[in-house]
Amino acid sequence: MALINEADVEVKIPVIDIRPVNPNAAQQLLAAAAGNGFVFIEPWETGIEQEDVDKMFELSKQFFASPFEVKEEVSISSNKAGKNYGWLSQGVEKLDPATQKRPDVKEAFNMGEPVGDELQQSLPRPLQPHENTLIEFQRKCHRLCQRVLQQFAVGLGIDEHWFTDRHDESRGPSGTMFRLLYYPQVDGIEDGVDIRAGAHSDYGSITLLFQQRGGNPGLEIKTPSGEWAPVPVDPKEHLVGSAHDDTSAERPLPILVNIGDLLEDWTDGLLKSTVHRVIFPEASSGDRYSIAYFCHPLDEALLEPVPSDLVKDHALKSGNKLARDGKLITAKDHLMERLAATYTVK
Ligand SMILES: O=C(O)CCC(=O)C(=O)O
Ligand SMILES: [Fe+2]
Repeated sequence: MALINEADVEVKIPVIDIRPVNPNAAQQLLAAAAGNGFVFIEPWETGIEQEDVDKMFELSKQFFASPFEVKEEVSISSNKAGKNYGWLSQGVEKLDPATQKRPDVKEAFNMGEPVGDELQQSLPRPLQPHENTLIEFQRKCHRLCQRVLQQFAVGLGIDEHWFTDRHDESRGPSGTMFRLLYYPQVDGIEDGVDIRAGAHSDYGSITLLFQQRGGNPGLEIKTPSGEWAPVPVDPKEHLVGSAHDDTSAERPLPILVNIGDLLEDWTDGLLKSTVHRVIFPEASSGDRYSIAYFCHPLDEALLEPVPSDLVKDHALKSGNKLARDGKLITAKDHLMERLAATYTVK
């Protein structure tokens, strides 16, 4: 199985401290977002503790290890769980329909944003006792996304609430999605055919991606030259055992953040929604678990250009037109277009 890139292309994904002690956080975040669109955030004071993340992985494993009948009860295709919510069995999603012969080798469980103190969907039996924990984790993710979006606004020199107002969950529904992912180790993988998650860019504003400490790698991003570069599970792994303070393998992992298509549209391409995929790593075998929080604007938000001089300058220099040739669509229209292209169930 030689699905890993042999060239071993290196890509620099910065690790940024977003606490107020770092006065350059906004500029650093913006530079990373305008670079390859992926950035690690130091976990300190993000509001998300490593034990919260560990708990999510524990629940995720419990769910995916459940019998088929238990998962089937909340299947996305049954629509019992609500639109686009619920369990996707292996074979349901193909993230790169133009080139993939077979669907992604993965399972997922999609949750919509909580409304008030409740989730909008039925939970599978093993997760039912943990509804509050799931809701609380999503709230923490949303707060962190809002902090990052505020920093982008500061970096872009616009009203610091420009993005956060348009992502204010209390003002209405959005396409925000919380997703547990399970990529099983399977036999008989066909080289060049099977992939864990096909090449795609994310649809929303920003995505938080949680990987497991010591977990299975495989995430790759596409570099501007078209090569695939691996994204580490732990960007500080090389420091373990060095004289550096922050070297314990037990320390909390930085949180990976990437830009989605909506934020790219909004900034006329200044911020980059980079194509990525998940492969079967050659060196390590085993299951991979990951957890994604796809933060979206409110459904009714218009994808108009952001009123920033940096964005205007970029549009002029790059020759980009206003998003979609000046035809403004809402965040919801945009999401519907994307979902229609990648699900094999309607
Ligand atoms: O599992 C991963 O590492 C990435 C998942 C992903 O890119 C996605 O679901 O959009
Ligand atoms: Fe993704």
